[in-house]
Amino acid sequence: MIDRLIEKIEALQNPTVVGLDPRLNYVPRAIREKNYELYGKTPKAAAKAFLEFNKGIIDGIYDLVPAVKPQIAMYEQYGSEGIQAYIDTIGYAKEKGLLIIGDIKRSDIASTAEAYADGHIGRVKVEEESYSIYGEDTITLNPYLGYDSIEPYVGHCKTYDKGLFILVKTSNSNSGEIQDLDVGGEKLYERVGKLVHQWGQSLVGKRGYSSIGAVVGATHPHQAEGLRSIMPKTYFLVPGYGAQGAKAEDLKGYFNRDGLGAIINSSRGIIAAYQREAYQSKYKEEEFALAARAAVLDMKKDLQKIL
Ligand SMILES: O=C(O)c1cc(=O)[nH]c(=O)n1[C@@H]1O[C@H](COP(=O)(O)O)[C@@H](O)[C@H]1O
Repeated sequence: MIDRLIEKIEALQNPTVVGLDPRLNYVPRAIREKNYELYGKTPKAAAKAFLEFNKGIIDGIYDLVPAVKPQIAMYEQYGSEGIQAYIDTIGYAKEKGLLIIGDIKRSDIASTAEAYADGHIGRVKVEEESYSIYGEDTITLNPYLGYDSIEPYVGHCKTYDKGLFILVKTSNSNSGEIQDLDVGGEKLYERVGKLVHQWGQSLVGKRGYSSIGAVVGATHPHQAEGLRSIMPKTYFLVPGYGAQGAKAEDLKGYFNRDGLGAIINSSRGIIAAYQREAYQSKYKEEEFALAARAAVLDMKKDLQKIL
């Protein structure tokens, strides 16, 4: 998987990931109203509105970025229709050639992890038939339960050419409460980083990077620099640019000298760009996809300053 990601990053000269984290207040009024008329003010209407909104965003950005990252919580909260919108969003993005990072942050004992792995990055069996259900290329996982909880996914990565991004140092303000604890002279997140690096050794691709990557928040540049040296060939998924305050200048230490090693996510900053002051005067609400495109191009330019 990692080689496919790197190939796309290089072809587009862009390490940006667009986070598809829709909320009703980001969806333009016309799309909301249309779906309320069809389905009432129901979870189904919200889910249908999300799908229509996402398709517009994807049309606006698919030729500029290597991947999108739908966050499953935004969809799941609306029940089965929401989940269907998640699945349909993935299907549409894949048709447009985008790689999919399913932000599902799962964690459970091995027998349960197998079910998650089958559903998201493998195949589910019904008697002699088997089906791909969600079809993400890579997913996010929480490592708190240890390697036996991760192993089922690693097997699927090998079988189905998929990848993982495992939480190492998260972007939120309380991340240090547990992740920065001292564990025998090092921080817990450093220990986890070493483990993720080790777990990735069996999935190293042609370019020397592993399909098992790490989530390292953009809001911790100092810690990221340390992690970069502990795990030089682990790809970082870096959320926190834009809406959470991180800037391009903070991100230099996340990349390797080859200009690879990190993909930077922005969700609200792109999909709701038409509501941002910088774009409001140039784009009307119905031009939300053009505003998202402009925000991606601006982010690309911003990141090129440090690459
Ligand atoms: O795994 C993630 O993607 C993630 C990890 C982390 O440490 N911090 C973090 O913000 N995220 C996700 O990244 C996205 C950030 O969204 P914005 O702040 O709107 O760009 C959300 O989908 C979060 O769930």
